[in-house]
Amino acid sequence: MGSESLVHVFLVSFPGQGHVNPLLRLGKRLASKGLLVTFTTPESIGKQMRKASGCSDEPSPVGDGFIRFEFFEDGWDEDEPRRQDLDQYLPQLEKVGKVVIPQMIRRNAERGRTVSCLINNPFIPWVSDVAESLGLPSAMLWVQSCACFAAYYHYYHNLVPFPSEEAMEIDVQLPCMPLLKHDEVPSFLYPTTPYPFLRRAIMGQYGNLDKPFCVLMDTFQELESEIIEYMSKICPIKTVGPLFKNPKAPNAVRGDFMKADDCIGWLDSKPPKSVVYVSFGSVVYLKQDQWDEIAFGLLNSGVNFIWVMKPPHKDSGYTVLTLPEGFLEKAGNKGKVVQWSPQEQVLAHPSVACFVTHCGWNSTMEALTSGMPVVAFPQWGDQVTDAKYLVDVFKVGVRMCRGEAEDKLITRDVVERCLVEATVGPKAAKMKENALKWKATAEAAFIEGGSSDRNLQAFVDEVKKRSVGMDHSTAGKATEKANEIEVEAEAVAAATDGKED
Ligand SMILES: O=c1ccn([C@@H]2O[C@H](COP(=O)(O)OP(=O)(O)O)[C@@H](O)[C@H]2O)c(=O)[nH]1
Ligand SMILES: O=C(/C=C/c1ccccc1)O[C@@H]1O[C@H](CO)[C@@H](O)[C@H](O)[C@H]1O
Repeated sequence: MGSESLVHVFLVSFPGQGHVNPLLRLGKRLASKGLLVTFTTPESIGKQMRKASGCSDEPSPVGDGFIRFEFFEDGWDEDEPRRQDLDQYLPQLEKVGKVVIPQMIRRNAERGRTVSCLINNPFIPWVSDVAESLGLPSAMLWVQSCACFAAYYHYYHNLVPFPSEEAMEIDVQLPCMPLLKHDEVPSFLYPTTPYPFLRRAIMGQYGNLDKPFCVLMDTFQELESEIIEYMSKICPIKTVGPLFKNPKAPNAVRGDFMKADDCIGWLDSKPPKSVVYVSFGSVVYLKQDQWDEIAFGLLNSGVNFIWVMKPPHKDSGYTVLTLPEGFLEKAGNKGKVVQWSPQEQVLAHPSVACFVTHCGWNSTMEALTSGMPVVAFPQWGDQVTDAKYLVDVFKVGVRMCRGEAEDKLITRDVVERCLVEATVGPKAAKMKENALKWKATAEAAFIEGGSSDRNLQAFVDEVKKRSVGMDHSTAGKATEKANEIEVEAEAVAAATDGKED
């Protein structure tokens, strides 16, 4: 069957690696169940994805369906530095996205690929408005834990007290969740967060929660059973994780922004469970003095290690981190420093003993699903909550720090102690045992007939059912709306021409 006769879903992603990965993984899952999937995000990232991962606008077969990429211009010059400032970039994306996404949908309909459903991830809540204005069904993929989803929900609706300027250090008790210390609450909710624009974006999603007919989540029933059950009574949640495992689709379609350095051959040369993998994800940058302490902690512990040292974006304002003098020589063949790693393969490698992680939700799910114990080094956002769960609830981790708000230098001795604790002795063995249990439970969730697979199938069936109702007149309505939006946008642009930068 050609791709054009398939039901078509249109995925719109916030341009961050931790958002593209889960949405693209969802896209591959949907494609493997027989849908045509178009994945879009701004061209500035599309350019990187094309170069690093070979993403193409031609449909690639995935299982019974297809996936293709179609990027959009965000209205700014190629090298616009304001893209690194989300306070400015998020409103720009919304302004442009509300015009260009309907245009893309109309063009697709004209080419015989009528869109039946729009799916977005958080930080770009206006996609639900676009869907509503076009009369299209929509869904949202929540890319963090259900625990964090619940925390934001209770904050948005003011259901329990959260840390505030008057009472900064209060603990937070949410239903069906362990007590969160003040610094274990997603840090975008602290009154002092340096990222208030991300709190606004997430709150925008909660303001729009009545629009998607389904909230998909990259978690699984058995991992967060009580809170999932609780929140499912309030929102139309479907857990579909871990999304990074896709039994039916090869890994060929990827969305990395940077090509991964090869380190698998090096890992092959190391004994089983002898390597510590260190990565702080795609966004977190530590300070130089902290970097130095980690470097000495790694050397002093004597472990083998792979350390991801990604270069900062030239407009990010971060200075390039350096390694202490003579570090690489001292580490010799015990250490490998890379700019970007093939993380899924690294976590699945038998030589890797543990993962020093910033606890982003993707890294958290990947670690749990790979049976990999962690050393938790959270910084902000959901990471501080994920660290709490990894250590105290899932019992697969040692805590190395409490987050950037604490503003505390973690010394080389603490680094060394945590590395030893996570790799040798009875505590390490117990954490590995627990991690392997989570791996087995995750596998049972995503294989055919498992809880996540059933939810995903039910979602696909619902999209197909709704698409049958979407006859030519509905598609025509979407086209008409897109035309109206375009005309309005042109009028606004003409009226404001020259008045804005
Ligand atoms: O060297 C690296 C570091 C990270 N990742 C991937 O980048 C994503 C990072 O997402 P996460 O939510 O963990 O953190 P974020 O980067 O969003 O802070 C995960 O899927 C990782 O597998 C990777 O492939 N190679
Ligand atoms: O991708 C981001 C945030 C990007 C950002 C923040 C501040 C300034 C510029 C860009 O967040 C990651 O999202 C993941 C999924 O929600 C989450 O699990 C990670 O912890 C975040 O780092």
